[in-house]
This record gives sequence, C-alpha cells and structure tokens, in this order.
Amino acid sequence: MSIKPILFESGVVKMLDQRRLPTEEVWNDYHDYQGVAEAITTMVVRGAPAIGVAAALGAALGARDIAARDFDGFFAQFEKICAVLAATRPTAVNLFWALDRMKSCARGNAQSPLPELKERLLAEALEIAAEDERLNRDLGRNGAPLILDGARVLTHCNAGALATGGYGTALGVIRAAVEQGKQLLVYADETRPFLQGSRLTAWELLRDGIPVTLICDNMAGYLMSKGEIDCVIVGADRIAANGDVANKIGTYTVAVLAREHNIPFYVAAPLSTIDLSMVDGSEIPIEERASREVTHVGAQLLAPESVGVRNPAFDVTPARLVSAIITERGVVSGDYRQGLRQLAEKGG
Ligand SMILES: CSC[C@H]1O[C@H](OP(=O)(O)O)[C@H](O)[C@@H]1O
Repeated sequence: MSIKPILFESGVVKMLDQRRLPTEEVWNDYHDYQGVAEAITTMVVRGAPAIGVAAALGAALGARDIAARDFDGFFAQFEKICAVLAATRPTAVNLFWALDRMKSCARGNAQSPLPELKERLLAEALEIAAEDERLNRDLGRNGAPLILDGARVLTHCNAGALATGGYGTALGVIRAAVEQGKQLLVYADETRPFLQGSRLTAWELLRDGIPVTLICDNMAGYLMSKGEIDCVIVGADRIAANGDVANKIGTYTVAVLAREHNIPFYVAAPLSTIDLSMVDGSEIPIEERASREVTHVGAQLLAPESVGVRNPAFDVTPARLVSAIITERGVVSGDYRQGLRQLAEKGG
C-alpha cells in the first residue's frame, strides 16, 4: 500500500516531514493554518497535489478558529487565511485550485450556521485529499498502457505518493503498470538541489518493492545515448492551455535529451494541475528558492560561502517536446489546446 504523506487525526493535521527522508520517518503535528503554511514553504510537504491537499486542510484548521458572529465576518477572515496559504509557493497551480475550492465551499454554505459551515469546510478538505488518491489510480490506469513490459523508465524529481494525497502521478502510472504484472526498471534522477529523486523517489519505490536505480542528473543523457532508457515519465506543477509544462528544474533538460534520442516523454498530472487561464508556459511563475539549497547538502557546505547562486526550482518544457499528457480523464497528445479543453469540459 503506497504511503499517504498527509493525515488528519483527532483534529490535527499530520505530515510526514519529507526533509528528513530517507534517514528518518518523522511525522509533524499541525494545529493551525500558520503551521501548515510554514510546512508548505519549508517543504515539509511538497509536490503539487500534496501542496493543494495541505493548503485545504490548513484552511479548514483556520476556519475552525475564526470567532465571527455572521458569515460576512467569517468570510472576511477566511479569505485572509487563504491568502496566507496562497503566498507559500507560486508555481504549483493545485495550491490555488484547492484554496478556490475551499472558498467556493464557504460561499456555497453561507446560509448555514457557522459551526455547520466549519464542519462542511473540513469535510471538503478531507474530500480533496481522498479524491486525489482516487483520481491518481484512474490516472495510473490510463497511463499504464504507455509503459511496455520490460521498460526502463526514467523519472525526474518525485511525482509519487509523497507528492500527492496518495498513489502518485508519474509513479502512479508506474505502480499501475507493475500492478498489471509488467516488469519495469525505474531510473530515478537524484534531482539537484533538493534531491527529491535520491531522497524520496528511491525511498518510495524501494518501500513498495519496485526496482529502482539512482543516477545523477548529468547521467541521463549518457544512458539514453547507450539505449538504456525506453521512456521518460514526470509529474507537473502547472500545465498551460497549450500543453507547456512547468515541472521541477531539470525536466526541460531531460525532455530535450529525450527528443534527441527519440524517446517518448510523458507527463502525468491531474486536471487540477492544468491551468487553462494560462495561454502558454511563458507566464507561469517560477519559484526561486534559497541559495543554501544549492551551496549545502544538509549542514555540509559544498561551495565557497561568497559565491553567487541561482536557484530556480522549476522550468518549463514546451508542449512540442511532450509526447502525451496523462490525466485521470484520459490521455492527450497532439493538439493539446483542444485536447486539454475537451478533457476539462468532459466532467468528472
Ligand atoms: C505530483 S507533482 C510533483 C511535482 O512537484 C515537485 O516539486 P516540489 O518537490 O518542489 O514541490 C516536482 O516538480 C514534481 O514533479
């Protein structure tokens, strides 16, 4: 059974501290929205869908503590709480999708007594979490036919159960293929600088008994040139209406290498990652993170303290390099603008 990185038990949000993996499995308790916001910013929890789930639960915790006499007073404070959570990280659209859904839920229950409204908001957040795992299983089944028996599959970063409400997106496709009896080998890019591949994907796949080999990011091209990679599958943080894909830094590099070697490059993402308001990828906000993530691994200094550093946490892969986009409602290729819109209009 794949892990769930976020739980809600006895009125407390529990999150597996992904900064401590793979050496320690430590669960942190969160009692208020401020703590959840910090957990998102500091990457205790990370991964586009997981960030959305965490923010929804954080908003529900915040709603619970609002002392208001009427809906207008309540909603004014609830919007401020959602704004704090929305300010945590800019790239993954799932964060904003989840918070918009929570605000819609509040408005849709404006006539309810406030105690009932607060319970309804918690139920909505829990549904977002449960729904995410369910739809990842659908997504996995949709993508599994693209992964051939015996395939050697390269993935970048962690788009697994740890990045979602459960089961994973890119790793969800891999799980579904394995569940169908296919023999696979996953090559996991270590994914500098935050090392989601070496610390999280390797840990997650070994934990589930799925064969995984760790490589440095700069080894992917060599393995492709030797014919040792059959396909690439990654997650996404935001997909624009034309199919441009924002994902972990280094994804674009892998996509260019895959095209050079005529290797299929697949993107797995739920519809909550697709931003049809974004015409193309040029407008997707790219998070710049702290220099220390580049100059250090843990407490170990790797570079001169005074060196200049850039640390964009994401890049944008143009749609022309994407072989197919796998979602819970189907697989799209070719004309992404039309295909993504049709999927979005298809309904649940
Ligand atoms: C299932 S989406 C996971 C997605 O999120 C990761 O970014 P981060 O670890 O910084 O939150 C990465 O882009 C993954 O592909």
